[in-house]
Amino acid sequence: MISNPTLKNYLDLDYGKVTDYLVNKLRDYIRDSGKKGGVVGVSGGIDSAVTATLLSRATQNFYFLIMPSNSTPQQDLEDALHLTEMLNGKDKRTIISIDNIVENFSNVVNTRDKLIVGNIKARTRMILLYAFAQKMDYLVIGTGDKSELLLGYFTKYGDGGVDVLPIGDLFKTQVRKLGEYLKLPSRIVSKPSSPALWEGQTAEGELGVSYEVVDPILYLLEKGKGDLEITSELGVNLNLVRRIRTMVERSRHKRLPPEIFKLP
Ligand SMILES: Nc1ncnc2c1ncn2[C@@H]1O[C@H](COP(=O)(O)OP(=O)(O)OC[C@H]2O[C@@H]([n+]3cccc(C(=O)O)c3)[C@H](O)[C@@H]2O)[C@@H](O)[C@H]1O
Ligand SMILES: Nc1ncnc2c1ncn2[C@@H]1O[C@H](COP(=O)(O)OP(=O)(O)OP(=O)(O)O)[C@@H](O)[C@H]1O
Ligand SMILES: [Mg+2]
Repeated sequence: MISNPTLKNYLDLDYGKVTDYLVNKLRDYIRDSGKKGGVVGVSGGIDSAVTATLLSRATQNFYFLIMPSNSTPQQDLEDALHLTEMLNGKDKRTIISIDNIVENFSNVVNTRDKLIVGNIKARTRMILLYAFAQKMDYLVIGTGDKSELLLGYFTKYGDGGVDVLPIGDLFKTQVRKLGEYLKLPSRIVSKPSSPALWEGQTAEGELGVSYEVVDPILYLLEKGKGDLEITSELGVNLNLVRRIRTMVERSRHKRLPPEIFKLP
């Protein structure tokens, strides 16, 4: 938890204003792109629930893909179905089991490695989103939040392969608050984040730290503060701050287009 009261302010956004801003910005972005609407993958998790809600407010031309795999909890599938119905998207959604496609890829690669297969799942979803988007003349609307983007906690060209990131400047803890403000089902708002790329995976388990702790560290790192300063301001372990800084630095390549080797 954030012990320093001066830091609490960064979380205390006016979520009404944030909603209006993001909805208008998304509407403008789609219009300026010359595309007709947007498609988003809905997992049953908070990021896609918030993004889908914003999209449905920005335009009537929205489409949802629900793409369960063998590691998708049944509850997530039910939550995704419920959410898309809540957003009047019953006729604007397709449910695709990705297991056959993933199985084919994995067989060709001859691997059962859970990380490799997990990343194949994320990239399979990206391919399907782009195919549907192109068929409909829509954009692919990304769901990445600021915490995941800074930590590199996403699959490069998988869930990271999108056209625009409407909630990409909101930390995970803020996305949850926005979800609460938007009155999303409490089961989605309170659900622990998980990529669900393999059974039992949770984001905080894999990262080894909670978003309640990581977000303020990321916030101060972005403000240019040093490791010792962050440690004393937040009362957290120095090694943790160093580890988070390293994660941010090492994942820089995921946030940038591939480097082009300019000829001298
Ligand atoms: N310096 C560098 N310059 C350019 N490219 C570099 C590079 N270092 C690695 N790479 C490339 O990046 C690849 C590694 O990145 P990547 O393929 O993404 O794989 P990686 O980062 O190893 O795995 C993805 C991570 O994101 C998590 N994830 C995935 C999907 C969704 C979510 C979620 O929150 O829902 C989370 C997943 O659980 C896992 O921990 C390397 O194999 C290499 O090709
Ligand atoms: N079963 C699925 N069906 C459709 N899209 C999915 C599915 N699983 C993942 N995705 C897409 O990949 C994105 C990244 O997954 P991620 O787990 O980070 O987001 P989330 O589930 O929306 O929220 P959280 O990070 O809190 O779990 C999702 O937001 C969604 O767009
Ligand atoms: Mg998830």
